[in-house]
Amino acid sequence: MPRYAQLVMGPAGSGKSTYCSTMVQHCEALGRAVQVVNLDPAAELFSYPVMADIRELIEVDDVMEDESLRFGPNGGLVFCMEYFANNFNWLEESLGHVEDDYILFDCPGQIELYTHLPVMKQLVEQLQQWEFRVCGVFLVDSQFMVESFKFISGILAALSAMISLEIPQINIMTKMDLLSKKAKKEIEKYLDPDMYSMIEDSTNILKSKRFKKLTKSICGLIDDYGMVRFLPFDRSDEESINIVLQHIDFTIQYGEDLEFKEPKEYEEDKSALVDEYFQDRVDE
Ligand SMILES: Nc1nc2c(ncn2[C@@H]2O[C@H](COP(=O)(O)OP(=O)(O)OP(=O)(O)O)[C@@H](O)[C@H]2O)c(=O)[nH]1
Ligand SMILES: [Mg+2]
Repeated sequence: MPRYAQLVMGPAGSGKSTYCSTMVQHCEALGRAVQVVNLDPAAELFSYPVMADIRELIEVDDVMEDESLRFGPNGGLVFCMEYFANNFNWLEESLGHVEDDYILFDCPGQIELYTHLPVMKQLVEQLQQWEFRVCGVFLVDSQFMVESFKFISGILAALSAMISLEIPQINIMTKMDLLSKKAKKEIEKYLDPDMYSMIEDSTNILKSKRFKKLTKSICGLIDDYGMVRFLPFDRSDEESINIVLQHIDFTIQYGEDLEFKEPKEYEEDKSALVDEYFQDRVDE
């Protein structure tokens, strides 16, 4: 029997821990048991019950205070994560061997973990060996995404995690509840972006020809992948939480009796749900 995991990633402050607690509450209401593992060795408080906490293994403060190591906060975190990668048996013991379990991993926000450091990839491979089907959930704060420049850098961060981890990934725009009606309308075009119109938007601001050319190439690259879409996540809206959960469940084929659906049909279905979400917001 498979086990299911969401690897909740994203830049610092993008809403990972809030996403985890919102998802746990949502699943509880649906009668589904979902548990959370904190993998942030610098975390101070979180509002969900943890089934395992990396700080039981190692804490950033201890590493920083160690006279022989003398790390700052970021170097300290990297040290902790490498230590974690060498001690996956701690995680194995904490998780136990429960069939069919569904676990959210609340990851740290340092972006280097998803670009060039091997630890997250090692974690994914280890989880797969323990029969987990793993879905990457990459969060980006919608507050930073209302301009095409910021959007392009957010997309590159998501893409880089997608490429380095080689697992299916759902990208999410968080904190939608903080956007004004106008900004919500504005952000709609970023959810399923047409990179070619984005090129126009962003290159108009640029004076240097070389940067224009570079931006065009980057947008072309993103478009070639054709895989970067975002789902809106509004923690105050059950429907939006449900749409995100359904996407992830489908990705990891959660549930034994899940009927197989053609991916294309599914995509159309889900786009309709997202459109409905925005329609409801406009109607309000
Ligand atoms: N209004 C609103 N605030 C949010 C939402 N998600 C997160 N926040 C706020 O944003 C701040 C950061 O949220 P966290 O969930 O701690 O973000 P994080 O990604 O876990 O942060 P790090 O672990 O430090 O990288 C907190 O003050 C949250 O209350 C949301 O959907 N809506
Ligand atoms: Mg957090």
